[in-house]
Amino acid sequence: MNVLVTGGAGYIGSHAVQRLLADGNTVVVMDNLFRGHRAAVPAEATFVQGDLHDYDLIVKTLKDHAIECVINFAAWTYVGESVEQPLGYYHNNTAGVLTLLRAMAEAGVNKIVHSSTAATYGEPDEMPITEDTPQAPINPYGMSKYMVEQILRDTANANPEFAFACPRYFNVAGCDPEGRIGEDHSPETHLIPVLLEAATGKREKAYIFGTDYPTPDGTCIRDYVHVVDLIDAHVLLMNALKPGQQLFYNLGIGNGMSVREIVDAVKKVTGVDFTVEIGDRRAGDPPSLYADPKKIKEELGWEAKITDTETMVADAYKWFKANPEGYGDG
Ligand SMILES: O=c1ccn([C@@H]2O[C@H](COP(=O)(O)OP(=O)(O)O[C@H]3O[C@H](CO)[C@@H](O)[C@H](O)[C@H]3O)[C@@H](O)[C@H]2O)c(=O)[nH]1
Repeated sequence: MNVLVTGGAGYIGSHAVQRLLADGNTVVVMDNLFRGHRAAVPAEATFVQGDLHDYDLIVKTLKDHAIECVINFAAWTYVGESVEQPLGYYHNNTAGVLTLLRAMAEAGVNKIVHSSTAATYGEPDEMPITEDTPQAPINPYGMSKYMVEQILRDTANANPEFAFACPRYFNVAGCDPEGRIGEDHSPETHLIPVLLEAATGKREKAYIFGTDYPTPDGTCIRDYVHVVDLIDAHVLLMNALKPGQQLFYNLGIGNGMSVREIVDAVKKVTGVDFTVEIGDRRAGDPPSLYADPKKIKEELGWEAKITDTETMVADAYKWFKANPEGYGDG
């Protein structure tokens, strides 16, 4: 298939590009390189530098490459930042996708897999989270993604040829097991890479944000899903989508790990007993979030193959060790 991957130079997008190429698809990557990462785009993919606000460039790219499906990963993704800069989040994550969808309509492209998030659920009362759990985002990041889900529904309702899938991610972790591409955010705030920075001396110590949560060990619980499994689900969704379909699926392993358990896994995998201090709770962190991933298993046969946290950490560590400065400016 001819696929346009928007945000294809980022952590998750670059793993999708790698897999799509390995499967024999023709891949065009569009990315604004806001966070660098040009080196994450393989030579076999066509690269177009640009962003979701450039309507003319998207229409031209879709037409020039006879694109059949778009997979969109382009987004701003820091919950805390979204509270401080809501307009940036609505501009990029909502208005940007609106422009992408208008360009798709102009070019006659009717298929999209769009990254959504567990943050659209807010702080549900009951775990695990099913796709029917009411969505009530508690921050602009979650709301910016929730709004796109609604725009996609309305677009599909108006055009029977249009089809979309919204995978709702839980905590994406790990990297390419062969260590060719990795996870590099700037600034880094995600738990596993932060702990790897502490283990490799890139930061002096790490903090656990709160040990007084109503969980068995007092630290927050999240559902960590390996990026390779996550991308496997995207490929399934892309290939399964039929005109008129509107698909929503949770992507998680269905099990929660506490922050302390992740700290232990990183210490074990790296063999380094780095310093971890107890810090205050981070604003906006729900105590516990994990998925019920039954729906996608029953309907499409997907389930996470890698459920062991140490494997996720070991895969992340491989690239991290070989690339201590991340992608740098490249
Ligand atoms: O230095 C750190 C960093 C994180 N944490 C904790 O670790 C857990 C995981 O945090 P993080 O890796 O930042 O992920 P989340 O905040 O859970 O957010 C992820 O998962 C959300 C959906 O669940 C997505 O919306 C976000 O984009 C994605 O980053 C949380 O309890 C944090 O409080 C620490 O204790 N210390």
